[in-house]
Amino acid sequence: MGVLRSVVLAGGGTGGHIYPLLAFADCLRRHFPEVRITTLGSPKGMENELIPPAGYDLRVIPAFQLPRALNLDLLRTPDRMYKSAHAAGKVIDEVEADVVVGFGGYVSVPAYLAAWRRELPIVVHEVNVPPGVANRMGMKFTKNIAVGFPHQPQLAESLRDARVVGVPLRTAITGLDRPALRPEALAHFGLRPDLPVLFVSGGSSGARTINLAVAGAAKKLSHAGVQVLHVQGGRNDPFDVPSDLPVPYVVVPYLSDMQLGYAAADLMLCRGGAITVAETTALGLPAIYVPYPYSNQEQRRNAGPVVEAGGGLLVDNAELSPDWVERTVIPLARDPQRLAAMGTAASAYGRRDGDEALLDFVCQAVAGR
Ligand SMILES: CC(=O)N[C@H]1[C@@H](OP(=O)(O)OP(=O)(O)OC[C@H]2O[C@@H](n3ccc(=O)[nH]c3=O)[C@H](O)[C@@H]2O)O[C@H](CO)[C@@H](O)[C@@H]1O
Repeated sequence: MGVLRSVVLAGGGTGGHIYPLLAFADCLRRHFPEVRITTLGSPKGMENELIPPAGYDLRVIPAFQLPRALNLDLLRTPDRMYKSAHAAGKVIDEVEADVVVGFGGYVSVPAYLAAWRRELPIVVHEVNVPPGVANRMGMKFTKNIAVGFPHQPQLAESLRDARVVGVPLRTAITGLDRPALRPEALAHFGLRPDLPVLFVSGGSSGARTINLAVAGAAKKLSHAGVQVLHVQGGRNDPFDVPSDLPVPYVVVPYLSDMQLGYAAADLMLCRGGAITVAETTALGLPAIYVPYPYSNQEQRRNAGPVVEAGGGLLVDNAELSPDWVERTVIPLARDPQRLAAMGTAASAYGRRDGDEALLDFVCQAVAGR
């Protein structure tokens, strides 16, 4: 592994782009304690809440929104894009970057453009199929494409030559021993050790359909002895849960210590965001996936292979209702043997070394420049 002196990481918008960036930054720091790490973000994305507290230098550059479809008009409507690329370039020059690694989100595009103009190595890390529009643009400037899951190169022409590296996950998650942390996690949330826990999360922004369906089944869950730990999601409206339930139903707005939720859980109900899928499988946590229906089917593709491998269930967003929760989730949550079998299958699909594998790939890209 060669030496890296200065690395620019670009990615923003939602947690799905930012957490892998942070996990990769931590890995870089472990291997190269002296490396200068600079991140590029946009003014309004979650990076502003997540990156500075993690101790990394965040440079905010002017935002511009890409159209969902990628076409050359982009290059002909340049004002805002050039302004952003110019700002990205100034940062790249100032920190004398060796390489730009992008994780997707609009803010990656100016970083890719500026790096390309300077003939700097670019690495694109993509976790979705089809790849997001920002990374599709990045792929026009580099052959160094890394993906999160083994099935992805077969599903998209642009990913055909991509290296499968997995998803960089935070060490709080890769280092998690769920049974060991479980007592502390249960106590933290005020949950009982003698009853199963359903952990509900709609991804980094939350999911209204999930919130309403599970909260609507609160009474049935509770009377069946299933406890609930429910993350409302940072950008979601509050919902009502009856206050006189016989077993705990705990609602939290957002979990910055997500590992505590995973440690408390026996079963998860979640969207199929790529990082969430990478985490549940790395941890061997059985999950019911409810893919977000409005984004290119990417979440269905993320969760599908795990479910085929036996690591969980998949339900359409339109089918998820309090009734469905009662009929399907309650019996599963009360069946430890089935949960254990699903957990083993999930675990066989998951991996915990995505950060190291991506670092290896980045070092090769820099060495081969
Ligand atoms: C609606 C949409 O377009 N979603 C996309 C978005 O999802 P989203 O931003 O929700 O990302 P993921 O589900 O992939 O990851 C969520 C991340 O947030 C963390 N977390 C979540 C809740 C919480 O309270 N605390 C916490 O730390 C999770 O542990 C995980 O690390 O980006 C993903 C990765 O590009 C895509 O696959 C998803 O399709």
